[in-house]
Amino acid sequence: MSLTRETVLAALKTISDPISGEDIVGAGIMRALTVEGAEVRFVLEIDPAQAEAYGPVRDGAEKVVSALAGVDKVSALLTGHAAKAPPPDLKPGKPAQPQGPQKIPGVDRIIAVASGKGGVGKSTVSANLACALAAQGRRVGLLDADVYGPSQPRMLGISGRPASPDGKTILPMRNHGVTMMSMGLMTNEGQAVVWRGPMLMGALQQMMMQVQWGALDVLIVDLPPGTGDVQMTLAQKAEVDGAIIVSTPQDIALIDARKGIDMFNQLHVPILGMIENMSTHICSNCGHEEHIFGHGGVAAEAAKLNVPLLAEVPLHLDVRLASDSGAPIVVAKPDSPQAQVFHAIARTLVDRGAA
Ligand SMILES: Nc1ncnc2c1ncn2[C@@H]1O[C@H](COP(=O)(O)OP(=O)(O)OP(=O)(O)O)[C@@H](O)[C@H]1O
Repeated sequence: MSLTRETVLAALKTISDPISGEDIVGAGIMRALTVEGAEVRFVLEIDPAQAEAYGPVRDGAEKVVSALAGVDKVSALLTGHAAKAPPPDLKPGKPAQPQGPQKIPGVDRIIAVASGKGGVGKSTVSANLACALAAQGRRVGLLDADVYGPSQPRMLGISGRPASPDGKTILPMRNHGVTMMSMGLMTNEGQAVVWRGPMLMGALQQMMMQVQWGALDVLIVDLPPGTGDVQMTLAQKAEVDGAIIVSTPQDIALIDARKGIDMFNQLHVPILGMIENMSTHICSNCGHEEHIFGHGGVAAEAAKLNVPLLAEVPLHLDVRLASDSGAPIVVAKPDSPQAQVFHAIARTLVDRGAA
């Protein structure tokens, strides 16, 4: 059997990060993993002040990978963080400068996850995709921009208020290897967010630009359903590299998904692909498969619109139970077929250079 990236990552996950206590992949310090034939190379990016503590970590990581079948040569390097970008100058009263889309400091790519219709599983897909990318060694952020119904704190098992040590910038929260910020962390639980357009756009801009995201390979943005102010603001204020459209197979969801694709086309945001969620129902008792909402509707629509179909995610009780308990299925049952679908999407995006 030839050596795979997954085998190497699984071995590396047995090594702990002495600072965070997570494994070194989940802690987000693994960089630039390459597996070429029998040769494996990777970098551990660390705080230079902690270099001494990481010497044994590097040696341990090198050792577990060397012990894998099919490995001839391992090269593991320690590098220091790049210095953090200074916080943006956000003096109150400074008039807003009209500007085009900007890069979020430290963030390499932005992927928007959108749906035309509510409740089709956009947040579930965003959370699982973020965790799957983190498990594959990417530095991932998740911005819950679903300001009307933020659900990422629950899905990622994060609670409490984000700190703002200087009163200007906000420190994001982190779990399952994903750096996360959500309006749900700024409001009281159960409190409805009743905001009008301009306030809403201000809140989104603040979550993008004032949060200290750190260095990220990709920021996933979980958008509210539909084609409204938040979607427009995101595309106008930030350089969005691509959008993923989630839909269930029914016609009614597909009509709205089409509107979403049309909106991103108008905003010049490339469509990375569509995902059919709740595609096939798999009975958790007997494994019987049935198509509750029909099946294949999204594949047909994607073909018609000439966009890739990234995956068909089954409707399975475990997916909901995992999200409700704060550890998405990719984390709770990483080897389940449901989790594997999300891993496959993550791999496709990494292979395409999109994440
Ligand atoms: N593949 C799936 N299998 C089982 N349950 C699922 C699946 N996808 C989503 N769900 C469940 O369906 C519900 C709605 O999903 P989710 O909150 O992700 O949708 P959404 O599109 O983000 O909704 P909103 O309109 O609130 O933004 C949740 O309870 C979630 O756990």
